Amino acid sequence: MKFTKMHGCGNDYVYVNLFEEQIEDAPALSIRVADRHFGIGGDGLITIGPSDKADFRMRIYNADGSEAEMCGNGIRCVAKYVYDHHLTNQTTIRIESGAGVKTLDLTVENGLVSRVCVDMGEPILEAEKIPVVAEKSPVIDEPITAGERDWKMTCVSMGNPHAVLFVDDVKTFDLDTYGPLFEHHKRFPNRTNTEFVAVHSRKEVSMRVWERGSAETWACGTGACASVVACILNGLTEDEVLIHLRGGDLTIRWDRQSNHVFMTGPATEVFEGEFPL
Ligand SMILES: N[C@H](CCC[C@H](N)C(=O)O)C(=O)O
Repeated sequence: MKFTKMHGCGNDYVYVNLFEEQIEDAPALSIRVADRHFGIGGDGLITIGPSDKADFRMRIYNADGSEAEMCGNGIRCVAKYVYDHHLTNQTTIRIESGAGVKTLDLTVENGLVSRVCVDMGEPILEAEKIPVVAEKSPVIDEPITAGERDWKMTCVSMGNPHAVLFVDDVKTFDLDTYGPLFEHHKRFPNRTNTEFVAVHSRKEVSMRVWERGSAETWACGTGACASVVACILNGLTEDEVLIHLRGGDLTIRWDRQSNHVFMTGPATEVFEGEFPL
């Protein structure tokens, strides 16, 4: 099977073009290809195929084989793939995801996509739609106990669930201990992605993320959107924020007129290869 290895801010996936390849069991294949010792290595598998609702359809599978509704870094890479590999010559494209159809604007330099702006749609704040078990809805700066510690969290869905917590220093934060405790916390019926955010100013933050189904990743596009929405809901930043992730930077803007969140960032193709099925 031919594949393309791509990443968005270091959040790396194995991409398979379903116009050319056939996949029998995507969850099982995701577990195999994601393995960084016995496989290709990555945070999971993303497939690119036809859609009857948009120009293309993307599906994303985490490293544990679970399918997610949406992937922000992934959809930027899908856009780069379809333009650079001549599946389209348009610089505004629509991609169907598990979180609905998203519209993307491509920046092309020397004939290749360098940056992508994604209209990520509206953030979802109702507790039962995250889903999260909570007394109040929306869940903004609400208590949760994990690892015998009391925390305050803000929950946002971008089609997939996110719990956002504020910490003083992301570099020294013990993500390996607390990430899994939130991912599998009983208050998240579908598990959750968890973002730990340090606010530097009203325009700049840093974030590390423990992803549902993939452990720590070096960036999370939907998580970056959820983090900025949480910052704004808590009165900590303006509507447009530069967010520093382990693998790079994203610019996130929550347009309050349209209530849509816009994410702008890079997309990179690393190599192509063949994988034995
Ligand atoms: N682990 C996520 C899917 C990948 C999201 C992330 N990589 C992004 O860039 O948005 C979930 O299970 O909801």
